[in-house]
Amino acid sequence: MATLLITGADLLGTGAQDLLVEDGVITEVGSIRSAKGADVLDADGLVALPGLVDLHTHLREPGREDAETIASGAAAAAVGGFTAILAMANTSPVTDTAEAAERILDLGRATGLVDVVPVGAVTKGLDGEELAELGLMHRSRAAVTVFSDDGHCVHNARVMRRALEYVRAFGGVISQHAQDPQLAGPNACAHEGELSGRLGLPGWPGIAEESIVARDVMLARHIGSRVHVAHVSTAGTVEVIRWAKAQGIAVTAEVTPHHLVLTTDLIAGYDPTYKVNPPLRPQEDVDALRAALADGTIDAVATDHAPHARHDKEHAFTEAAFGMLGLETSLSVVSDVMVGGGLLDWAGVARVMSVAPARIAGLAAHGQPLAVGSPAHLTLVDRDATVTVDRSASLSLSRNNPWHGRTLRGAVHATVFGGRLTAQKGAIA
Ligand SMILES: NC(=O)N[C@@H](CC(=O)O)C(=O)O
Ligand SMILES: [Zn+2]
Ligand SMILES: [Zn+2]
Repeated sequence: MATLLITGADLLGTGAQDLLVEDGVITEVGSIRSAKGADVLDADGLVALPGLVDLHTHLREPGREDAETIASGAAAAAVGGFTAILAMANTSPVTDTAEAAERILDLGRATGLVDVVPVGAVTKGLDGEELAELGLMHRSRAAVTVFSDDGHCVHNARVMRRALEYVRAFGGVISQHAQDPQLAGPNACAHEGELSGRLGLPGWPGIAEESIVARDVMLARHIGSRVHVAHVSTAGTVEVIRWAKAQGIAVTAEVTPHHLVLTTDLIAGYDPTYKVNPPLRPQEDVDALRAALADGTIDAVATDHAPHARHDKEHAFTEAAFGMLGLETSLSVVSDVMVGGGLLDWAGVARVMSVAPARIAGLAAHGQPLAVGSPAHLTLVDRDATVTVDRSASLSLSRNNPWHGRTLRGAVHATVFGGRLTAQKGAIA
């Protein structure tokens, strides 16, 4: 296998260093004059982070390969700085069996770009009633440890209790899409407030998220199991999680880049680009989410990359599909708002975009310090580069990009996966 010499990367804390990578492993760190036969990657002035890990990606294969395939999503991930992504189970068919999970694992491996880690469904067909083959999925080659009905809430408390009991045996975790279906029905599509009333859009109140999270942390405490809260969107949910962590309850949480920046007023023109689940919230919530990410109440950033074909997204607001792209822009958004805003330093970015998500998903090869003996998964960031997002330049097959036209400071320069350069400057290497 090829040898790679990365020169002059800022390893945060130890300053500029050279890294030698052989057979996918970091074998030397320091001042390395030369390495025979090595490809050289000049990282002068770039920050080196452990490869980014996304806890929440929607690839649309199998079933909707017109919107995204595992290969196109993996390419978008590599360009976005990721070396591992968790593929949500709401495909068609649903990832609710060991065979389905192994198939996603194998299609991911074939890309050679990023570890594609299947998330298993909690219930068969995401029906919310009957538990899927959680144990078989865990014991399969795919070794599934994260389970989610994402897109749907596991709203039946008895089913959620059983799922938490089941995964406790092997240290698994349930990632909950928290949305009480009575408080926010299937048509709910806008933050419930003065604006949703004026626009005549069915409201999705924060309490529909907060009440499920409150219930779930109590179930996790009762059972002694782990629960993860997907895409936290409100200040009230932050309060519940802060309280639960203070009690020692095993709860973790993620926030999306879009909920850290975009606010509900963007939907005033009924542009379906801004239709997402959970909905964009007011500035007070955005501020609380930023503070919670900075202080560790929210553990991780997760993209909730949700590609949709034009004919599903370009509709009247109430008819359009929920979701927005995120893989290629997330590092720049986090850099711009959290580093630029003085809320996180780069070690903090490493924590919320690599170390914590790898730990939550149980990915031992990811989120490791960039030191001798670690797997060579790393992301090189140009902290001063400014990028103006162009949705037509995306490697995703979809174009529902809410960042189009925005200028952000900080960009992924290159991604190294298993010792191999996978992406550089927005293109596959
Ligand atoms: N986030 C979204 O708006 N949509 C997701 C489902 C989900 O994450 O709930 C999707 O699969 O399209
Ligand atoms: Zn969801
Ligand atoms: Zn999702």
